[in-house]
Amino acid sequence: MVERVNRVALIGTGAVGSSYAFALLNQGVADELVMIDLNIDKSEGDAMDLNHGLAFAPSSKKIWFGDYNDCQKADIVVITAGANQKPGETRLDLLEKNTAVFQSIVESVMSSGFDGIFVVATNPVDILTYMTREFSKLPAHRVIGSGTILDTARLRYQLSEYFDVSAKNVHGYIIGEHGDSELPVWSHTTIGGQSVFDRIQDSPEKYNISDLDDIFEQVRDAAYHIIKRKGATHYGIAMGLVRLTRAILHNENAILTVSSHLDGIYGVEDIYIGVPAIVNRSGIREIIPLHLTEEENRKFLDSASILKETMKPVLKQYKGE
Ligand SMILES: NC(=O)C1=CN([C@@H]2O[C@H](COP(=O)(O)OP(=O)(O)OC[C@H]3O[C@@H](n4cnc5c(N)ncnc54)[C@H](O)[C@@H]3O)[C@@H](O)[C@H]2O)C=CC1
Ligand SMILES: CC(=O)C(=O)O
Repeated sequence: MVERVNRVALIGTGAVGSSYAFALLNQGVADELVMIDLNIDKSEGDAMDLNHGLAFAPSSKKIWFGDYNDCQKADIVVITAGANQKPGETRLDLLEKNTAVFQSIVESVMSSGFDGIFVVATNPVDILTYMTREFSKLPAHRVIGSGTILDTARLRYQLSEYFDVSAKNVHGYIIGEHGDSELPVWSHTTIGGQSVFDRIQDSPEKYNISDLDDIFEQVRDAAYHIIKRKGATHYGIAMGLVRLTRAILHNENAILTVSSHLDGIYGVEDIYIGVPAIVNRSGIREIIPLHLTEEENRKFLDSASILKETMKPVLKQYKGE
């Protein structure tokens, strides 16, 4: 039997892309990684550097600097190319310039004959995931945005610190826009199976319900705090993208809060937004329809309408709508 070779094509080898490549290699998730970027020297240098770590990697891999022709045989194309936020900028401020970058990237990938799954991380990720589907014309379940995977991981970390338990035993989701209008789903948040509200109520001497607001604020504003200090965030998202890559390549049926195409579910039409979804080798197998409280539902709909409103100018420009 011929063994299947898993190939990932990475477009954009800046802070996020190169951290992703490093994490992918260290975790031994893909067999082949081709790196593509406008900045040839940086990308070529990264490929050389990473190859020198192959002897220490869990299994032997092939890594090279390539071009769009290499996307033809890729199982996944991960896009982390484009501008990032400067201090004070929101993710939505990046829309116009990054949509133009995406048109040329996605069209070049499709011209190679690519027939796999797109994973998008560039901001504003929900709208650029939508535009990737527009430019590629691939079925919606094969175009996935990193959505709120990072925000969900930040929530689990913050709660693990607060309750002094492993982040692995904290379950909860951030849903909505990957950005300022996202929201926590407290009604479905559990610590070792116990609802977060019960946990607080059981130990009033240690915990206070109002602390949840501060915890969420830390999560929502994390990118601003990090960008102010070091100019970019990249390790957390890189590890989140590797988690998503593994879910796809290893056909895991893993539940992750990815940016998924909603068409009626959650009461919204034709939008990409972060919700829990089952991810496997075919892409997004199924979206989980969480039963939200009235307040959570209102916040989710607000977040969806902010995305819809923000994307109107690009839809007009690129789709003539
Ligand atoms: N979804 C998420 O949770 C996160 C998303 N991001 C986003 O990821 C994106 C990348 O951020 P960084 O890596 O920090 O930026 P960066 O500036 O370090 O890297 C961007 C790379 O894209 C390349 N590039 C630009 N146009 C290109 C084109 N047409 N074709 C090929 N390559 C091109 C540049 O040469 C550069 O190497 C930003 O939009 C940022 O906001 C960052 C962190 C988290
Ligand atoms: C930059 C960004 O999107 C984040 O760190 O959440």
